[in-house]
Amino acid sequence: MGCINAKQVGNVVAASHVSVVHHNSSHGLTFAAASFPQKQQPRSIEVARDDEKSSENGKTMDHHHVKRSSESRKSKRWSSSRRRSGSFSFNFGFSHRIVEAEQVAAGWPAWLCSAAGEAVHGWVPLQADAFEKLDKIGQDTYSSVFQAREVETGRMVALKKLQFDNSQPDSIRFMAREITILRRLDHPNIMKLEGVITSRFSSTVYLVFEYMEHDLAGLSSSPDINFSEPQVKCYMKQLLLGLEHCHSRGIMHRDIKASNILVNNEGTLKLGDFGLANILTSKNKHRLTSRVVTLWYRPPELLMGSTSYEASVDLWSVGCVFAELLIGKPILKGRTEANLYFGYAEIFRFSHDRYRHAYRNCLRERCKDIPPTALNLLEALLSVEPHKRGTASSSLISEYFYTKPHACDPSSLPKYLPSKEIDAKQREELRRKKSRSRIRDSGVSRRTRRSCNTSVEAINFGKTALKEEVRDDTQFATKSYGFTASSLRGRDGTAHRAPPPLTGSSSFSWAKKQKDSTSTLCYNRPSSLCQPSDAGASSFSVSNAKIFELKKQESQDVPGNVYTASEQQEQLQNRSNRHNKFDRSDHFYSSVFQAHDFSAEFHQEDVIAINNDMVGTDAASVILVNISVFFRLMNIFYS
Ligand SMILES: Nc1ncnc2c1ncn2[C@@H]1O[C@H](COP(=O)(O)OP(=O)(O)OP(=O)(O)O)[C@@H](O)[C@H]1O
Repeated sequence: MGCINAKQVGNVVAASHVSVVHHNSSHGLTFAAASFPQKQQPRSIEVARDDEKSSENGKTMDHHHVKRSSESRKSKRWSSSRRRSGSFSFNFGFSHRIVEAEQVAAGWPAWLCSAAGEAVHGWVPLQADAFEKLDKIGQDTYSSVFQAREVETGRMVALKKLQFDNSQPDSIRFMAREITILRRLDHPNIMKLEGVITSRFSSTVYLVFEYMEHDLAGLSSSPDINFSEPQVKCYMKQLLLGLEHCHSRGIMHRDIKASNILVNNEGTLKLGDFGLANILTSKNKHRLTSRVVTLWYRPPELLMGSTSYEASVDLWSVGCVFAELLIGKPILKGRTEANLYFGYAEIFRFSHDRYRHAYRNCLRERCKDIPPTALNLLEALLSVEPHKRGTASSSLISEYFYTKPHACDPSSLPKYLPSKEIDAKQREELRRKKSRSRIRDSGVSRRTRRSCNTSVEAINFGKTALKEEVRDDTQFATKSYGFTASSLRGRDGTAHRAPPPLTGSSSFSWAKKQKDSTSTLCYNRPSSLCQPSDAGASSFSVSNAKIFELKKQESQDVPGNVYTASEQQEQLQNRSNRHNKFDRSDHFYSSVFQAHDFSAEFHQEDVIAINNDMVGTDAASVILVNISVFFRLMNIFYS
């Protein structure tokens, strides 16, 4: 832990040459940053400017910063006194190099200070040996989450290990964006970032959070848990309050899903995982990436490739979570975009005339058991037109929250056994194993499985070819909706690499390396190896007819991270060249999907389901239906 005896430099109007002496006791290092030439305009990135706004608004960003030792308390005083004075050395054009030197003296690694020093400004790093790592409690697209015990206090925490390439400044800045955004937020229903673990010699960064026993994916998919109406209201209220806070700070979450909504044993709900979040500014308003939000929770406008959207994307995702809580399973499940079109088509029955907005919402007909006030809110949140979704604030004053039975008090919620998405995945994996062995016994051939995967690849027509997509996104210029020949072409299978190991050596002896997540799926092989489907009709990876079953089924799919096959392939391909394509304003997605192991996403029982569902259905007509739905959605958005 760094102890800094530093001059109160923050509120000093810089002279042209400044001498600052730092002493870092824990590392026995005395650092003198003397006579650095003063730069009047420090390098700044967008997030830094946003932080300034926050600071100007009098918001203290890190008053919950963990108190670890006397050293850290000193440092805290140091940092908070700087903020009290309303200063941010970046604001005053203080020498960036001096600030960088201060941060290195405080114990931050130089690569972090030079690329994204703004993110950790005023903080000192926590030390890895202050925590004892316990179990892995989350493993996802670009990070691992561990339960850990704080050695000094015995308190449980969650450590989120961020994956990035510390030789690439842009990659570091993306990673740092999550920290910056988390520091801007301060609300009981938002996961509070308590500190960051790293050291001057480390290439690894861990975020420290309060430990939460459950996430909503784990709870809602648990076969033993059925939420009552007051419970659902209680969770929804807390979720909307947290979201209202985010949006009031100009932050779009862009990955709201049940597994990112954490709940502790006191019944407090906190919105977590701001890895895809972004700050909406006038600059980036029309240049956002559409490849955010996990597929099941993704609003139609993003599916259509919109690069100009607003916080209403989060409202759609909240609607999906709401439905999940009400009906006990995700409302829009699909492993491909094509699947989702079907899901939308189920909700919004498109009429066959050519008038604008010629669709109607069929939720009401399909959710007869849901109370009318809940249905009204659900219908609003799941509006195809973003402006009809309202806001988090307007949802909070909807009739739903004012009709009986009212939301229960969080403290009165039942105490559940720890339940997380990872537990749900394990349950599901067990179920699948059993099911697979049943299938083996019944003699289903491997060939069927392969043919399914091939078809998924071919049917993923919703986006243009990889290169086009990356170029378009990098330039933020055009929207592309690809029914082009190239988009239908098979993948060549080249450049599929597993995520590289983290560069440099970690100072955390207990930190495990990421597992190689090279996909085992067909589309990671040369396309010539992908045999055409015998079944012909097996065009989808999952039963379309079952997407929208509203009653809880025994065989639930695991909620959580579902990205389309094309996206996952894209992310794997992007790995090698993403840094060239990087655009710091919004292209975090390019580093997001790589570590995701999606090999488990195709299973033989799905194939069986497909074969059953598709009996008597011509594959070509299925494609036509999808194309039709796609164009109807386009008509709504762009007419
Ligand atoms: N503070 C916490 N306490 C307990 N568990 C947590 C905490 N934060 C995260 N988790 C668990 O780890 C899982 C993954 O966390 P998180 O979403 O932050 O990582 P991620 O890699 O960005 O995931 P994803 O890609 O799915 O969004 C969560 O679903 C949750 O179960």
